[in-house]
Amino acid sequence: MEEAYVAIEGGIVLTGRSRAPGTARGELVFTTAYTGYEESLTDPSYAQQVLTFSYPLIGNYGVRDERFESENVQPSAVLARELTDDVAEWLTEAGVPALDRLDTRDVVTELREEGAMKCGIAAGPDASPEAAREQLEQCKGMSEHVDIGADVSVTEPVRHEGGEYEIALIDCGAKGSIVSSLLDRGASVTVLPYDATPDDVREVDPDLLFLSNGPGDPANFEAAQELVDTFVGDLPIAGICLGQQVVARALGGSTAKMAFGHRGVNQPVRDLDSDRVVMTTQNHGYAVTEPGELDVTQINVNDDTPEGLESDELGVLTRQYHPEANPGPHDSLDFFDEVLELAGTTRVAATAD
Ligand SMILES: NC(=O)CC[C@H](N)C(=O)O
Repeated sequence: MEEAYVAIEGGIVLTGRSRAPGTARGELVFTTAYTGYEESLTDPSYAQQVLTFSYPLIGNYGVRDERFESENVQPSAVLARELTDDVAEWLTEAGVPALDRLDTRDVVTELREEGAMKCGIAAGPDASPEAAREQLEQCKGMSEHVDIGADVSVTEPVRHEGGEYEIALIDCGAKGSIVSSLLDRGASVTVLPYDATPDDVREVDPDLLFLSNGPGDPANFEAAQELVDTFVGDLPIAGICLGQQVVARALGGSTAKMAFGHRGVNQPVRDLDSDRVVMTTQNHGYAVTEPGELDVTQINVNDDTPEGLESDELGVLTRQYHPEANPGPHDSLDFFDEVLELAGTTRVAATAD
């Protein structure tokens, strides 16, 4: 058996079995999702992170590219109790190191007690604990990846022809399901780079500006914040996850890093108006701490963090969780109906002029 090593801040080095060779580093995180590994592993929000699956068996229904949320495997490395050969082969081909036969309960307990940590990985024939430690030494903190958007965003506009409503989607690392959820409901979507300028948005002449999910610290997405600042009040604005964080920051709010984040497919969220609780998919390590000009309309049942922000007056609607699911429950898909309704208000206003 080829050994593999995970060096964690604080001096711990864990030993496992190499399932895909190589060295890597990143922020060590865990997801409690018990299904949807194909979607999680291709979610660009995981860039620069080492993803630990707390569910013990990963890969038991194969690897199908129609489930992928982007073209690449996005975490810098993968840890699990047991990975099937299918998944190990996929990660080997993708050049993403992977380890199994780890007690992932120890990893999760350590993260829950100590908070987010950096780690270094070495797997395969040349692996050694020293090589893992060297990776750890070179590992940057999440917020130090100041241009992380460049690693995950389109570089040119990409148009998806659909129905009558025009949506400009700022790609900070967008999951494919966000685009398809909008197209399915009768929108045309133009995906713009994470650093798009106000003129790039004007060229699309959208009915709504949509800020996507994405990796890293929302404070590093300054161009996207400027778009919100420029268009708020003139165009309706929607956002998911990093999108919510960017919108809140642009409108006088603030964000902060959480202890170890929310990652899973059964995070309970309460809607404050209806008092209804839904199960949601989540994947975030930062949270909105002050909503600025927006109202908090939904909160996390476990820790009261803001899950939905809205302003009728400004035409803003955001979610911290992932209504598009993939993986996870479909309980919140109606968010996209509300987004389309909001886009429709631009048309009504234009007709009335
Ligand atoms: N899924 C996301 O958009 C994640 C947002 C942000 N990178 C965070 O960790 O909080």
